[in-house]
Amino acid sequence: MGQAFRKLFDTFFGNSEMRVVMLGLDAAGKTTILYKLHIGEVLSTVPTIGFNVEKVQYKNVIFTVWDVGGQEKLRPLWRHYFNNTDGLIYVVDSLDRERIGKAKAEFQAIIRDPFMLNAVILVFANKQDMKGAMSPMEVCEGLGLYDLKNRKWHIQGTCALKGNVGGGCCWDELIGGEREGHLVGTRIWVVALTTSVGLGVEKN
Ligand SMILES: Nc1nc2c(ncn2[C@@H]2O[C@H](COP(=O)(O)OP(=O)(O)OP(=O)(O)O)[C@@H](O)[C@H]2O)c(=O)[nH]1
Ligand SMILES: [Mg+2]
Repeated sequence: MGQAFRKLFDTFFGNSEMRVVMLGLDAAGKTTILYKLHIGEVLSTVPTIGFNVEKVQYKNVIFTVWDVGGQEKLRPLWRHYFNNTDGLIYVVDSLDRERIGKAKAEFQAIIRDPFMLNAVILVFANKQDMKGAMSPMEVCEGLGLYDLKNRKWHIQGTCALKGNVGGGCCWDELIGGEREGHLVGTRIWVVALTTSVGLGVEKN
């Protein structure tokens, strides 16, 4: 009941809150991105044991972003963060070609979890500043994004350290933008979580 009232209140004042979980293998750059999203600065990080959580506001949308440690022994804990999640940010170390298969397996397990079936998906192909990094398209293929049916996703090349971006592509390009209505939610994501903090630029 409280929750329902809150939603009504927020709708009335034009606010909305979104819960976002940020996952990815260890050292992908999640915590670096979280700090960049939250305070706009690069802070030095240590491997996350447990989680970090920050609120990031963009216009009238407040994102609560959970950044969960990605070490192998911590990954079984990820599923505890899935409930009530509106969006997934999946961060990939684009230099780590050896583990792209592992990154794919973990990614596919997350998005197939019953609690995550409605979550929109934003993938950051991070560390684009590194020579030899996979392009966002390669990461896209590596994760099996092209094969996803009925999911809203966007992939964006990023460099969390410098705050600039490479190319990106979006699920709607595959279906010719037919589902324009459904796209709006995804656009909000990309704009709010990338452009506003200088991490990325929405295409189009
Ligand atoms: N060159 C480069 N290094 C980056 C980038 N993003 C993050 N890093 C570095 O990658 C290392 C790991 O970054 P973290 O943000 O701690 O990684 P994480 O995904 O939070 O790792 P866990 O907490 O273990 O899951 C740090 O040394 C960062 O400075 C980037 O875009 N380019
Ligand atoms: Mg971390």
